[in-house]
Amino acid sequence: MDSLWFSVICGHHVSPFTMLDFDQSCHRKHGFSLENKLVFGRKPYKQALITARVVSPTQLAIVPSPDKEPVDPDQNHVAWTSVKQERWEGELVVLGEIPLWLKGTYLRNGPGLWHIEDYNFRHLFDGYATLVKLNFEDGRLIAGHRQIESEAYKAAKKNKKICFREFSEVPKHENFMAYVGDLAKLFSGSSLTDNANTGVVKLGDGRVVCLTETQKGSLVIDPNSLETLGRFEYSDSLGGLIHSAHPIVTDAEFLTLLPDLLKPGYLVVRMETGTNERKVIGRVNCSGGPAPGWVHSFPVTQHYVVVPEMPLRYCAQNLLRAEPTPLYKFKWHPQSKAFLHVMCKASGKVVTSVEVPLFVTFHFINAYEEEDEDGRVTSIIADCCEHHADTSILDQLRLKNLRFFKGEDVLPDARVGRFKIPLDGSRNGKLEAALEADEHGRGIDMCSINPAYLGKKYRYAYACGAQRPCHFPNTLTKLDFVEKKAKNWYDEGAVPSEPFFVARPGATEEDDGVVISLISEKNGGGYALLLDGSTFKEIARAKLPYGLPYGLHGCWVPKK
Ligand SMILES: CC(=O)/C=C/C=C(C)/C=C/C1=C(C)CCCC1(C)C
Ligand SMILES: CC(/C=C/C=O)=C\C=C\C=O
Ligand SMILES: [Fe+2]
Repeated sequence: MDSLWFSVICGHHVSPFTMLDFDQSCHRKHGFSLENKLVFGRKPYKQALITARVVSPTQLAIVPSPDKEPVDPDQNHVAWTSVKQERWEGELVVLGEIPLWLKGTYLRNGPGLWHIEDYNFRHLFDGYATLVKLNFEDGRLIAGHRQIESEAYKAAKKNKKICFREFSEVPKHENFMAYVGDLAKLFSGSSLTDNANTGVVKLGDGRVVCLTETQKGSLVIDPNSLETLGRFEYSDSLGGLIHSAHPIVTDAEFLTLLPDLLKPGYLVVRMETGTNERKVIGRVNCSGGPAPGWVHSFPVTQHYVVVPEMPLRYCAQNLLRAEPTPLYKFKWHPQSKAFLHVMCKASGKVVTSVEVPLFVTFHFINAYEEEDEDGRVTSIIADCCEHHADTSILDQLRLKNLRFFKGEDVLPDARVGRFKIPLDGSRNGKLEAALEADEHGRGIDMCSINPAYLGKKYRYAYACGAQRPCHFPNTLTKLDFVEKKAKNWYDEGAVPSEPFFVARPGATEEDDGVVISLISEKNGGGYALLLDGSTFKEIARAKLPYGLPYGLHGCWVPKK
């Protein structure tokens, strides 16, 4: 097929399409076949941008398009293409060897469907959740995927349009009164999405919950069938509409942060395993700015919760807007400064709040306490995937940018940002790279660690790095914070998802285990990949029947 993209006005939509999308959408609406359109597609418009106005099923007029960027369909990577079908399950042929001790299910969540009918969503984070499973037993691998049946997804399918406020998408209003009504619903939270497309966690009692940044988007799923079982109802009366997308989950508890947009601050809350009731550990008031900083994630040590206050803050005005702003629901406030607050888990007291250099992060990796020779905690180290205080990564995650890779090196640099928070009453904390960023190609995000080292001094982390030139993290990298070295895995044109570490039962070494990732290939294919946690060499791979869209975060559900 020619390298040709169209901006198409068919009376029912105005949006950029590949020939294939164009064909599918027009076929549904108007009953055309692709051959009809190739008549004009072969004209010398290759690589050019055109608008085709569909006058009648057989008559096509072409006019130059005013503002759409040309995109090469060869670059239409499966990672950024909506999942092919609602669900699939089957056994995969394994090349290499799956360790026999690996018994259980790896689950991965992510936004895998980015259109409703002919309307294409704008941002990676807008997509309706696609859950993927890899079930390992006796060296065999059964895989599957299924759409999460959130209210937002069901309503969009039924009404053939977006019905709830997503990360960047807002339902289109028929008239001004409908817009005003929607604003009222925003305050009650009823217009917010429950599209649980960010992560998935296994609670200590075995329940498996898919999560996003809205509290209502906490949905219980069955890890075997991937069926959506219903909403996870928080039984307390803490209220609030949003929370951190990444709670800290152990067998004993679920810890999270509830940002308070009215009186800028955060509630640190704890839900004991087996309950649905969150209880307040304590409250942190913001040290700067008109609103709390975005808390996509946060770290803990053994005794403390670290509450980050990024200068990228929630923004009430932007929440109300119908059209996305460059920073979506957030605003960059460099003058408001950046802070880290440390709360004692046992007492709920804020033991220190320090100003730190400006930073931007989605993901904290881990944190731990440093002690003096008498065993007194002197400081806290907190590591994150840090984007050099540059918010442009949010824009880079727009689908338009992800779907357009012309070989230029456009991925903004990132590093492992290591914060040092003194507990001696000093007012400032430090931020430095934990290792030379060139070790991982100056790209870093989507991290995991050995969960036994949560909150403790640790040596290794696994993440996605960069082999440049690239426009998205395209390697798997194992970071060694002692040697300050990285081991990198790369497959040309492939988009790997978060490397997820699973420890070997009984292991004594931190990196004794496997690393699981799902790879979306440039030829449209995809495979599950297993690397050895220690050598970081491939031990097994298994081809999927078709490539899957990119996914975000995963969890491990061991076989009972
Ligand atoms: C997929 C991912 O990593 C993040 C998703 C974030 C979402 C869905 C955020 C949604 C929000 C709203 C719909 C309104 C309130 C603010 C905010 C939490 C950003
Ligand atoms: C995929 C991503 C960042 C990549 C940057 O290099 C962030 C995802 C955040 C949500 O979970
Ligand atoms: Fe995340």
